Amino acid sequence: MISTDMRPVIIITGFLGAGKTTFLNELIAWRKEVKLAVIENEFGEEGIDGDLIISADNNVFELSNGCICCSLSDDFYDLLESLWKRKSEFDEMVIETTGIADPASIASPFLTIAGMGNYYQLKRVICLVDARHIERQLRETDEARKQISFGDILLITKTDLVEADHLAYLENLLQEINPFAKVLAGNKNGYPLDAIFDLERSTIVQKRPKFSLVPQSLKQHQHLDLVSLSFTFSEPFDIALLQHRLTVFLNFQAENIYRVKGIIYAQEHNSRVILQSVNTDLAISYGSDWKHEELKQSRIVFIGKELKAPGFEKMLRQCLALVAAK
Ligand SMILES: Nc1nc2c(ncn2[C@@H]2O[C@H](COP(=O)(O)OP(=O)(O)OP(=O)(O)O)[C@@H](O)[C@H]2O)c(=O)[nH]1
Repeated sequence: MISTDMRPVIIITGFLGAGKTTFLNELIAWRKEVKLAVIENEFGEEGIDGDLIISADNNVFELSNGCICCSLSDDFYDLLESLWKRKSEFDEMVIETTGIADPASIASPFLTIAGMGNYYQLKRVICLVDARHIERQLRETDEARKQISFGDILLITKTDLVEADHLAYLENLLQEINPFAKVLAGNKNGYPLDAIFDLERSTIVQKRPKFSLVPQSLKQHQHLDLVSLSFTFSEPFDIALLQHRLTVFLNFQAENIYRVKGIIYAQEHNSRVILQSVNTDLAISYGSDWKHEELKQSRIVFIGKELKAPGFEKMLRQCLALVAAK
């Protein structure tokens, strides 16, 4: 059961200069009826971003002891714990990561620690995407790839600086790379905040993407060496086996796999099982029940570098309940 004291958490990520602080200030102004605790993750000794936050009263907490995702960091746990004691001072928490953070590491305590949902619940990871520079960032950095792979909402920013057709191209590209995310766009003169707050990660995962009617199909998208593999299966999975095999895969291919996310039709459960990688861990949660008349299908997406579909498909097939029982 979720405690009524639970505090929702939003993570804002995105590459260096993507517009995170600009967006955060807009968000704070827009949500002025809500008391926000803002955690600023600074890189380097002297944090400055905290000073750029204009209107969160004194509820800005800086973690400038290196990047939380690298040092992760007793400091972060300590901060979460001490903020919980002061929970009467805020309604929601917003964490702005550094531009080179791996958001999976920052999300990790919320997704992998049992019972954390009674205290803090991760509602959405918003990844800001610089309309002008994202293609270069994707070409040159693992960090930008990881951020886009982990975002629930990919918010293209600085749209005032690009042509409409380039924006449409980017929207399509991002959706292909991360088919589970919701892609939105805005700039400092206006962000789609209503749409953003209508979305929660649990519902985004369940609603998107559209299922293919072709069973056991594979949809593959490649951009440079960045590959997104989406598998659809109609037969139920042996979920314990799938969990085990995916964890092994994640550990052996940690360098290459940025993200695994799946809505699984599992033999053992009436509800959708939602799997997602958090670095090399696999977090499991349960979605809504399958309806009687509904077409039950699993959809699993792998995002990574130079991923080869046949190996993944073979591993997945071995975890189908009928195959595993033989
Ligand atoms: N034209 C334009 N400029 C923007 C927009 N959003 C942010 N900027 C500018 O982009 C620069 C970087 O914005 P920030 O909000 O500081 O970006 P950030 O992601 O917090 O940056 P780091 O913390 O250094 O990673 C600033 O000069 C902003 O004024 C936008 O929508 N349009």
